[in-house]
Amino acid sequence: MPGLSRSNSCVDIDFTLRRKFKKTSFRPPQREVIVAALDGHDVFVQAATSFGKSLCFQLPAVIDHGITIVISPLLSLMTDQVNALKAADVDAASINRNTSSQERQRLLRDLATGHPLTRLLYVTPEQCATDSFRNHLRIVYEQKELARIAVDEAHCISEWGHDFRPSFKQLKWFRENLPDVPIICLTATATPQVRRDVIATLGLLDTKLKVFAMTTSRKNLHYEVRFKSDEEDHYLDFLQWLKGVHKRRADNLARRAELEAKKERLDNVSGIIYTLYRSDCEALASRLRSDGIGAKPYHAGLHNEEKTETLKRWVNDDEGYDVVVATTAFGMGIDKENVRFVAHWQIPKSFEGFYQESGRAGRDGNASICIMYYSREDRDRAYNRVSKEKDNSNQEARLKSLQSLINYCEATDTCRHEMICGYFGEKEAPECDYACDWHRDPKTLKRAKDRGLQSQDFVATQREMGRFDIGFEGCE
Ligand SMILES: Nc1ncnc2c1ncn2[C@@H]1O[C@H](COP(=O)(O)OP(=O)(O)OP(=O)(O)O)[C@@H](O)[C@H]1O
Repeated sequence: MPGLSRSNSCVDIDFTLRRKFKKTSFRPPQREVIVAALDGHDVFVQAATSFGKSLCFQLPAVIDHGITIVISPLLSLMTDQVNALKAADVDAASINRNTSSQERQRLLRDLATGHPLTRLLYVTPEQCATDSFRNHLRIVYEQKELARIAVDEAHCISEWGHDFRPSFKQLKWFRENLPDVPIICLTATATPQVRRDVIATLGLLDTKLKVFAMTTSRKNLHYEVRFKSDEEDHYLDFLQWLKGVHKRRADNLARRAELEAKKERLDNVSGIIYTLYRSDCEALASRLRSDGIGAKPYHAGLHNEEKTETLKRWVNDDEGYDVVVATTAFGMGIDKENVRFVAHWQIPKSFEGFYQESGRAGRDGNASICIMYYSREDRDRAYNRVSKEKDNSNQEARLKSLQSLINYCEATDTCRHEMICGYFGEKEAPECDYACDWHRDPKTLKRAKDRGLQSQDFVATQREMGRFDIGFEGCE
């Protein structure tokens, strides 16, 4: 089957960027990625959270002839991207469990013509695995109108990834059955092992593949670990910190005038607190409210209307909605620019989850802070949770990831940015302009750890988890 004939459309890139996406310039190396995709290469993109990965497949889809199928695991992400594209007058749509049967039929009829009008079709990997959908794609393929397959959150393909989804593995069908359709995959969180696995599973060949592996470092994020124990209430530490931020904004006259000119409230310090427990969401939000902080809970057990309202008002910076206390599902696909802090109330289950959740801070490029509250009791609870999870298909990988995060929390001798980049396989230490607790003051950090952690059994647990102890050199 001959491949899609490609237009030499690179000249349109800048025009499309301005016209459709309302951006003035590319972030390096978005242009190179887009040109490689338009040239028909397979492309693997690894870039930091908020880098702008979506543009790398959306812009070629707008320029190129034919349809781009986007495979995404996250419904909220799909909906947001489709809505934004529609607003820019791009014919985008999605098929997922929320799609009405009428809309689904309309989209399938569009595919069945072999010459679809839809330019980007977002689908779940489960949808891609159905015979009916595959048959529709074959029709489009035979008409040489299948421009490209884009796999977002591509780490889900690998059993070594933190979010492995078996249905993602079935995406190998594309190369096996539609061999000359280019594939672009994108992720923020692939270790070298995951990257190799994704490339092998999808059947991407060296001869046709361009890999763009950018740094995972987010220079504007300040990372710090705060130590705690079950015997102490770290709420007060957090409250004091947040009130301190409010006060500094109020005391700095220039800043105050600037905020007032923009009609911004002094206490609108937008943030997310992540907790593993639904009950914490409610209790903590209510406690913060009683201390004058506009905080709201967000978790899967709340009614949809309440969640939608909270999200909408938080995004709008409405009074009373400055801080969202949420379980980890919150934030997927949310592109709020001015999130000034992300706090983890306990150690999360994986290194990648921590990186991704922290990455929701500072998407506007301004300085923001990522605080992790860490105790050895929480560490043991996290270890128990992961080791007892029913789905143990990639348990070794998950334990390795958790161990790396524990090492990150326990370390008092290395830059936090360096540890994060090291985990994702970067050889060079990134620049850190006093943007972590270790660079700020290593002695204070060490003292805080000695004082803050109660349980002394770390050595024992280290031994127990010894076979997963991989330091920060990645999962090699
Ligand atoms: N060239 C550009 N100039 C200005 N803004 C850009 C550019 N490219 C992307 N953006 C903006 O950057 C933000 C993040 O983009 P996007 O959601 O694609 O990030 P991402 O890499 O998928 O991040 P994450 O992994 O955190 O979801 C969006 O608001 C997007 O509009």
